[in-house]
Amino acid sequence: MKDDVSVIIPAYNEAAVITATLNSLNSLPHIKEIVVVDDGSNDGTAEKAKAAGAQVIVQPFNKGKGAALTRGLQESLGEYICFLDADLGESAACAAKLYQPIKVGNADIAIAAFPPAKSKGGFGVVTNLARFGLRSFTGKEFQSPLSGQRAMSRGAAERLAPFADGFGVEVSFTIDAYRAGFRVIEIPVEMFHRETGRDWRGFYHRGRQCCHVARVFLEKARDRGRGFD
Ligand SMILES: O=c1ccn([C@@H]2O[C@H](COP(=O)(O)OP(=O)(O)O[C@H]3O[C@H](CO)[C@@H](O)[C@H](O)[C@H]3O)[C@@H](O)[C@H]2O)c(=O)[nH]1
Ligand SMILES: O=C(O)[C@H](O)COP(=O)(O)O
Repeated sequence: MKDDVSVIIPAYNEAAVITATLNSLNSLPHIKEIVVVDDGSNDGTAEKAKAAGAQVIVQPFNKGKGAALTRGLQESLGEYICFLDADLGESAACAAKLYQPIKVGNADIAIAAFPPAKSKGGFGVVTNLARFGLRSFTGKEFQSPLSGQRAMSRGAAERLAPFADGFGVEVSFTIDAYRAGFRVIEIPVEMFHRETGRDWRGFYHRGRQCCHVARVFLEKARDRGRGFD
Protein backbone atom coordinates (compact mmCIF):
# COMPACT_ATOMS: atom_id res chain seq x y z
CA MET A 1 0.00 0.00 0.00
CA LYS A 2 1.12 3.53 -0.80
CA ASP A 3 2.26 6.22 1.62
CA ASP A 4 -0.82 8.35 1.12
CA VAL A 5 -2.03 9.38 4.58
CA SER A 6 -1.82 13.01 5.69
CA VAL A 7 -1.87 13.30 9.47
CA ILE A 8 -3.21 16.70 10.51
CA ILE A 9 -2.62 17.92 14.07
CA PRO A 10 -4.14 21.17 15.38
CA ALA A 11 -1.99 22.49 18.21
CA TYR A 12 -2.47 25.37 20.60
CA ASN A 13 0.28 25.76 23.22
CA GLU A 14 1.29 22.11 23.13
CA ALA A 15 5.09 22.52 23.46
CA ALA A 16 5.17 20.17 26.46
CA VAL A 17 3.84 17.17 24.55
CA ILE A 18 4.05 17.76 20.77
CA THR A 19 7.50 16.16 20.45
CA ALA A 20 6.37 12.91 22.08
CA THR A 21 3.27 12.82 19.90
CA LEU A 22 5.24 13.37 16.69
CA ASN A 23 8.00 10.92 17.61
CA SER A 24 5.48 8.18 18.20
CA LEU A 25 4.10 8.65 14.67
CA ASN A 26 7.50 8.12 13.03
CA SER A 27 7.29 4.35 13.06
CA LEU A 28 3.81 4.13 11.49
CA PRO A 29 3.29 2.84 7.94
CA HIS A 30 1.66 4.68 5.02
CA ILE A 31 2.17 8.21 6.33
CA LYS A 32 2.94 10.67 3.56
CA GLU A 33 3.18 13.80 5.69
CA ILE A 34 2.47 15.15 9.15
CA VAL A 35 0.98 18.64 9.09
CA VAL A 36 0.92 20.50 12.40
CA VAL A 37 -1.32 23.57 12.37
CA ASP A 38 -0.03 25.85 15.09
CA ASP A 39 -3.12 27.76 16.15
CA GLY A 40 -1.44 30.96 17.36
CA SER A 41 0.62 29.36 20.15
CA ASN A 42 3.02 31.46 22.22
CA ASP A 43 5.01 28.66 23.87
CA GLY A 44 7.27 27.48 21.03
CA THR A 45 4.98 24.70 19.78
CA ALA A 46 5.81 25.45 16.12
CA GLU A 47 9.58 25.27 16.68
CA LYS A 48 9.29 21.95 18.53
CA ALA A 49 7.08 20.51 15.79
CA LYS A 50 9.56 21.60 13.09
CA ALA A 51 12.45 20.12 15.03
CA ALA A 52 10.57 16.80 15.21
CA GLY A 53 10.26 16.80 11.40
CA ALA A 54 6.65 17.91 10.88
CA GLN A 55 5.47 20.32 8.23
CA VAL A 56 4.24 23.31 10.23
CA ILE A 57 1.59 25.82 9.24
CA VAL A 58 1.10 28.80 11.52
CA GLN A 59 -2.28 30.47 11.97
CA PRO A 60 -1.82 34.27 12.31
CA PHE A 61 -3.75 34.21 15.61
CA ASN A 62 -5.72 31.72 17.69
CA LYS A 63 -8.73 30.84 15.50
CA GLY A 64 -9.91 27.67 17.25
CA LYS A 65 -9.70 23.97 16.52
CA GLY A 66 -12.24 23.79 13.69
CA ALA A 67 -10.46 26.50 11.67
CA ALA A 68 -7.10 24.80 12.27
CA LEU A 69 -8.42 21.52 10.84
CA THR A 70 -9.90 23.30 7.81
CA ARG A 71 -6.53 24.96 7.16
CA GLY A 72 -4.66 21.69 7.61
CA LEU A 73 -6.90 19.97 5.10
CA GLN A 74 -6.35 22.77 2.56
CA GLU A 75 -2.57 22.49 2.95
CA SER A 76 -2.32 18.69 2.86
CA LEU A 77 -1.87 16.40 -0.13
CA GLY A 78 -2.63 12.83 0.96
CA GLU A 79 -5.44 10.71 -0.43
CA TYR A 80 -6.40 9.82 3.15
CA ILE A 81 -6.70 12.17 6.11
CA CYS A 82 -6.15 11.40 9.78
CA PHE A 83 -6.94 14.10 12.35
CA LEU A 84 -5.12 13.68 15.67
CA ASP A 85 -4.84 15.91 18.72
CA ALA A 86 -1.43 17.19 19.76
CA ASP A 87 -1.62 15.81 23.31
CA LEU A 88 -1.76 12.07 22.60
CA GLY A 89 1.92 11.56 23.40
CA GLU A 90 3.11 7.97 22.86
CA SER A 91 -0.45 6.76 22.38
CA ALA A 92 -0.56 8.49 18.98
CA ALA A 93 1.09 5.29 17.71
CA CYS A 94 -2.40 3.70 17.66
CA ALA A 95 -3.41 5.95 14.74
CA ALA A 96 -2.88 3.23 12.12
CA LYS A 97 -5.90 1.39 13.57
CA LEU A 98 -8.00 4.32 12.38
CA TYR A 99 -6.73 4.80 8.84
CA GLN A 100 -6.16 1.16 7.83
CA PRO A 101 -9.91 0.31 7.68
CA ILE A 102 -10.52 3.41 5.56
CA LYS A 103 -7.75 2.51 3.13
CA VAL A 104 -9.23 -0.97 2.56
CA GLY A 105 -12.75 0.44 2.18
CA ASN A 106 -14.36 -1.02 5.32
CA ALA A 107 -15.78 2.38 6.35
CA ASP A 108 -15.80 6.01 5.23
CA ILE A 109 -15.00 7.60 8.59
CA ALA A 110 -13.34 5.97 11.61
CA ILE A 111 -13.47 7.65 15.02
CA ALA A 112 -11.28 6.58 17.94
CA ALA A 113 -13.19 5.35 20.99
CA PHE A 114 -11.01 5.98 24.04
CA PRO A 115 -10.74 3.78 27.14
CA PRO A 116 -12.24 5.31 30.32
CA ALA A 117 -10.20 8.28 31.60
CA LYS A 118 -7.38 7.42 34.03
CA SER A 119 -8.03 10.38 36.28
CA LYS A 120 -11.21 12.22 37.17
CA GLY A 121 -11.22 15.27 34.91
CA GLY A 122 -14.58 16.90 34.37
CA PHE A 123 -17.97 15.64 35.46
CA GLY A 124 -18.98 14.24 32.09
CA VAL A 125 -21.29 17.16 31.35
CA VAL A 126 -19.93 18.05 27.91
CA THR A 127 -19.46 14.41 26.92
CA ASN A 128 -23.04 13.57 27.93
CA LEU A 129 -24.43 16.62 26.13
CA ALA A 130 -22.53 15.57 22.98
CA ARG A 131 -23.69 11.95 23.33
CA PHE A 132 -27.31 12.98 23.83
CA GLY A 133 -27.26 15.38 20.87
CA LEU A 134 -25.62 12.88 18.54
CA ARG A 135 -28.13 10.20 19.56
CA SER A 136 -31.00 12.48 18.63
CA PHE A 137 -29.48 13.54 15.29
CA THR A 138 -27.98 10.22 14.17
CA GLY A 139 -29.79 7.56 16.21
CA LYS A 140 -26.41 6.17 17.23
CA GLU A 141 -24.80 5.88 20.67
CA PHE A 142 -21.20 7.14 20.64
CA GLN A 143 -18.68 5.97 23.21
CA SER A 144 -16.39 8.97 22.55
CA PRO A 145 -18.63 11.64 21.00
CA LEU A 146 -15.99 14.38 21.33
CA SER A 147 -13.06 12.35 20.05
CA GLY A 148 -11.07 14.33 17.50
CA GLN A 149 -9.05 11.32 16.36
CA ARG A 150 -10.66 10.60 12.99
CA ALA A 151 -9.62 9.04 9.68
CA MET A 152 -11.36 9.40 6.33
CA SER A 153 -10.73 9.71 2.62
CA ARG A 154 -9.83 13.13 1.24
CA GLY A 155 -13.12 13.08 -0.66
CA ALA A 156 -15.13 12.66 2.55
CA ALA A 157 -13.12 15.36 4.36
CA GLU A 158 -13.55 17.85 1.53
CA ARG A 159 -17.27 17.17 1.35
CA LEU A 160 -17.62 17.97 5.08
CA ALA A 161 -15.32 21.04 5.06
CA PRO A 162 -15.14 23.84 6.05
CA PHE A 163 -15.50 22.56 9.60
CA ALA A 164 -17.53 24.10 12.43
CA ASP A 165 -15.83 26.60 14.71
CA GLY A 166 -13.82 25.74 17.77
CA PHE A 167 -14.76 22.70 19.82
CA GLY A 168 -18.04 22.26 17.94
CA VAL A 169 -16.10 20.65 15.12
CA GLU A 170 -16.53 16.99 16.14
CA VAL A 171 -20.28 16.92 16.78
CA SER A 172 -20.97 18.97 13.68
CA PHE A 173 -18.73 16.73 11.56
CA THR A 174 -20.45 13.58 12.83
CA ILE A 175 -23.97 14.88 12.13
CA ASP A 176 -22.96 16.09 8.66
CA ALA A 177 -21.31 12.75 7.94
CA TYR A 178 -24.56 10.92 8.75
CA ARG A 179 -26.60 13.36 6.70
CA ALA A 180 -24.24 12.78 3.75
CA GLY A 181 -24.70 9.00 4.08
CA PHE A 182 -21.10 8.15 5.04
CA ARG A 183 -20.42 4.89 6.89
CA VAL A 184 -19.17 6.02 10.31
CA ILE A 185 -17.58 3.57 12.76
CA GLU A 186 -16.01 3.90 16.19
CA ILE A 187 -12.86 1.86 16.77
CA PRO A 188 -11.62 1.14 20.31
CA VAL A 189 -7.99 2.27 20.63
CA GLU A 190 -5.61 2.53 23.58
CA MET A 191 -5.21 6.27 23.22
CA PHE A 192 -4.96 8.73 26.08
CA HIS A 193 -4.99 12.50 26.17
CA ARG A 194 -4.36 15.20 28.74
CA GLU A 195 -7.31 15.40 31.11
CA THR A 196 -8.38 18.86 32.16
CA GLY A 197 -8.73 19.06 35.94
CA ARG A 198 -11.21 20.52 38.39
CA ASP A 199 -9.44 23.85 38.68
CA TRP A 200 -10.55 27.17 37.15
CA ARG A 201 -8.70 26.39 33.90
CA GLY A 202 -10.57 23.10 33.56
CA PHE A 203 -13.96 24.69 34.23
CA TYR A 204 -13.23 27.52 31.77
CA HIS A 205 -12.16 25.00 29.12
CA ARG A 206 -15.24 22.80 29.56
CA GLY A 207 -17.50 25.86 29.69
CA ARG A 208 -16.24 26.94 26.28
CA GLN A 209 -16.58 23.41 24.92
CA CYS A 210 -20.13 23.22 26.23
CA CYS A 211 -21.09 26.49 24.49
CA HIS A 212 -19.53 25.40 21.19
CA VAL A 213 -21.23 21.99 21.26
CA ALA A 214 -24.62 23.43 22.26
CA ARG A 215 -24.39 26.04 19.48
CA VAL A 216 -23.90 23.30 16.88
CA PHE A 217 -26.95 21.38 18.09
CA LEU A 218 -29.09 24.53 17.99
CA GLU A 219 -27.94 25.28 14.44
CA LYS A 220 -28.54 21.71 13.28
CA ALA A 221 -32.01 21.68 14.90
CA ARG A 222 -32.82 24.92 13.09
CA ASP A 223 -31.68 23.39 9.77
CA ARG A 224 -33.87 20.39 10.45
CA GLY A 225 -36.82 22.67 11.19
CA ARG A 226 -36.28 24.42 7.87
CA GLY A 227 -36.22 21.11 6.03
CA PHE A 228 -32.52 21.23 5.10
CA ASP A 229 -31.99 17.78 6.61
O1 LIG B 1 -7.90 27.04 20.27
C1 LIG B 1 -7.52 25.87 20.18
C2 LIG B 1 -7.73 24.93 21.21
C3 LIG B 1 -7.25 23.63 21.05
N1 LIG B 1 -6.61 23.27 19.91
C4 LIG B 1 -6.11 21.89 19.77
O2 LIG B 1 -7.24 21.03 19.68
C5 LIG B 1 -6.94 19.77 20.26
C6 LIG B 1 -7.97 19.41 21.33
O3 LIG B 1 -7.95 20.38 22.36
P1 LIG B 1 -7.84 20.02 23.92
O4 LIG B 1 -7.55 21.25 24.68
O5 LIG B 1 -6.92 18.85 24.07
O6 LIG B 1 -9.33 19.61 24.25
P2 LIG B 1 -9.93 18.37 25.15
O7 LIG B 1 -11.09 18.83 25.92
O8 LIG B 1 -8.88 17.69 25.93
O9 LIG B 1 -10.37 17.46 23.96
C7 LIG B 1 -11.55 16.71 23.76
O10 LIG B 1 -12.64 17.51 23.32
C8 LIG B 1 -12.43 18.28 22.13
C9 LIG B 1 -13.74 18.86 21.67
O11 LIG B 1 -14.36 19.60 22.60
C10 LIG B 1 -11.91 17.41 20.98
O12 LIG B 1 -11.50 18.28 19.95
C11 LIG B 1 -10.77 16.53 21.40
O13 LIG B 1 -10.42 15.67 20.33
C12 LIG B 1 -11.16 15.74 22.64
O14 LIG B 1 -10.07 14.93 23.07
C13 LIG B 1 -5.50 19.87 20.80
O15 LIG B 1 -4.60 19.34 19.86
C14 LIG B 1 -5.32 21.37 20.94
O16 LIG B 1 -3.96 21.80 20.89
C15 LIG B 1 -6.45 24.17 18.87
O17 LIG B 1 -5.89 23.84 17.82
N2 LIG B 1 -6.91 25.45 19.04
O1 LIG C 1 -11.75 16.14 28.38
C1 LIG C 1 -12.82 16.10 27.78
O2 LIG C 1 -13.16 15.15 27.04
C2 LIG C 1 -13.71 17.31 27.85
O3 LIG C 1 -13.09 18.35 28.54
C3 LIG C 1 -15.13 17.01 28.34
O4 LIG C 1 -15.28 17.09 29.71
P1 LIG C 1 -16.62 16.55 30.50
O5 LIG C 1 -17.37 15.64 29.60
O6 LIG C 1 -16.08 15.85 31.71
O7 LIG C 1 -17.47 17.77 30.89
